[in-house]
Amino acid sequence: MDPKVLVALDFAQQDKANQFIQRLDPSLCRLKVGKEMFTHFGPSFVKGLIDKNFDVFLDLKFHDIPNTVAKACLAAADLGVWMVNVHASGGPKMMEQAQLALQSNGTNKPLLIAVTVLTSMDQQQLSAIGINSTPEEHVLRLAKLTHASGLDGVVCSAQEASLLKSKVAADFTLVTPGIRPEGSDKGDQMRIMTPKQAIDAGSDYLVIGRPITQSSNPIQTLIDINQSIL
Ligand SMILES: O=c1ccn([C@@H]2O[C@H](COP(=O)(O)O)[C@@H](O)[C@H]2O)c(=O)[nH]1
Repeated sequence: MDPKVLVALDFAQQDKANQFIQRLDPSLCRLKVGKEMFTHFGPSFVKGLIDKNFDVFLDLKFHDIPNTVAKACLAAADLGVWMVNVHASGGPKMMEQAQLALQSNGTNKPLLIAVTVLTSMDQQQLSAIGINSTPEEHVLRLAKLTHASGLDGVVCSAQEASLLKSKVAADFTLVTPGIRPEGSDKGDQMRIMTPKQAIDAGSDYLVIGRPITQSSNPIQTLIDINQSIL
């Protein structure tokens, strides 16, 4: 059992999230808790999901001085999450210290991955923050840095997946948001692919939020997506 879909639980109300989770099963998907739900409902919400046997990706994208980020990753490990992340732009010292802290912490080490370029960003958004490379070039640069820092993988868009599998490492875990099934609303995502295109390109895990959670039949939508990537 290795579900590829990580459902982004971006609900503002816990009862809405619970209604959805009650109808789920850990064989159908893993769950991602991000800044919105963690800020509203905190560690107890995450622990509740783990108690229901879900693998949880804690998507808090830590970005701070190395000591602070390492301690935050240890706190995530204490919760029992399956995966946690930092921003690669925090630099190699920050990433190395976080991975070392997790490795020295014992057996239940979560996967540690780093965000490269947010999937909501395109060339224009990158230029606006002073980066004059293409998204592909900048993702590749940050993914190489992440790999050299000893982390387990990166968050990137599926549009960069085949490039990273060939130029970084075939066993480097690629977690890709910006997944949009045919006909679904793009919203604020800029670098998108369908679930099948993403898996074919080399994505290991697909982060999917609104196309599932805002669907009129979320469970059937999830089942259909799983079917499309068999
Ligand atoms: O580059 C990134 C990093 C994280 N995300 C997160 O993934 C989900 C995507 O949700 P959708 O509703 O499918 O757009 C969301 O929680 C983001 O915070 C991302 O989209 N891109």
